[in-house]
Amino acid sequence: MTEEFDLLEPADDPGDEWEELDVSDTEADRIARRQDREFSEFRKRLKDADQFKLDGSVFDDATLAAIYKLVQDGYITAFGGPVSTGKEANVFEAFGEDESQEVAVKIYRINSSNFTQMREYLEGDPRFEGIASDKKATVLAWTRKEFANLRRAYDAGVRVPEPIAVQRNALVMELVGHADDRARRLSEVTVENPETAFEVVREYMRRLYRVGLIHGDLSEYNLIVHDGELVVIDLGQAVTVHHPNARTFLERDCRNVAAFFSRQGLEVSADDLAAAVTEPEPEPGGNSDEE
Ligand SMILES: Nc1ncnc2c1ncn2[C@@H]1O[C@H](COP(=O)(O)OP(=O)(O)OP(=O)(O)O)[C@@H](O)[C@H]1O
Repeated sequence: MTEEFDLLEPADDPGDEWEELDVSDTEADRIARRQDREFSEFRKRLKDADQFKLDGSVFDDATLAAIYKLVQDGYITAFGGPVSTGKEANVFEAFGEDESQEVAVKIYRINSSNFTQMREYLEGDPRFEGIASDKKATVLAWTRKEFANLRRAYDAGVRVPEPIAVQRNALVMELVGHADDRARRLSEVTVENPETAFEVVREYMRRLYRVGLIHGDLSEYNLIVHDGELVVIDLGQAVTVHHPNARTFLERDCRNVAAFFSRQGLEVSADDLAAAVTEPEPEPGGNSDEE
């Protein structure tokens, strides 16, 4: 598999050099020129790489600079092929710190066609108040939002790809599955045990809700399956429960999930699911029926 990956050689981090050197203007200029040159070589290599020829618009210079920074910081050491070209983003597989760590790099396109929709989810989210309304600011906030949502979900015990790093419109996270053994969407597999799968999804929704999050686009298309495990993905649009449309998003998620599992033969309803998700957690030490 290694040969499928283009190894990247980041420039040495000049951090120590800055401290050791008597940084006269001339020396600083020299380092800056070297960095410019290295970045320009890196940019050329990425632009020439076959896997990035899919959609030239992804790799504007600022995006390349973001990838360059992720490489310099050691989060990406080699790029593999594309995993998906979605509506808003391209996902690539890559090596993380070393070849034993496979990561997914999700790169949002600044010229996203869903820009207006992104605004609807961002406006009303207290974490992103005051974000400028231009496309670039919106997409960058969206990328940070997905990272923050993944982190919050991960910490709450929901099985999501572990978030690793974010830089501008590029997000690095755990790759679920392997380059040669891709994880499949729930919609693409035969569900062996729908009862258990439904209970797992309901528990994930409940855990998300307890930490104040609603996925907002949950369905069999944003649940992937690998090694018998269900993993929730695509948390960019997830909103906090304070969002003015939080209830509408929750109800839609419940309708999608209930509809999918009804087609698998279960008797489940969106209303019951919403009630289970929003049910308050029992008070610690509170009375239970057995007592
Ligand atoms: N961490 C990951 N590990 C493995 N595969 C992933 C990961 N993240 C995304 N994918 C794959 O990439 C696809 C697209 O990812 P995602 O849904 O996050 O992006 P998107 O641009 O919103 O896509 P879409 O427009 O299809 O909704 C997923 O269906 C999945 O197959």
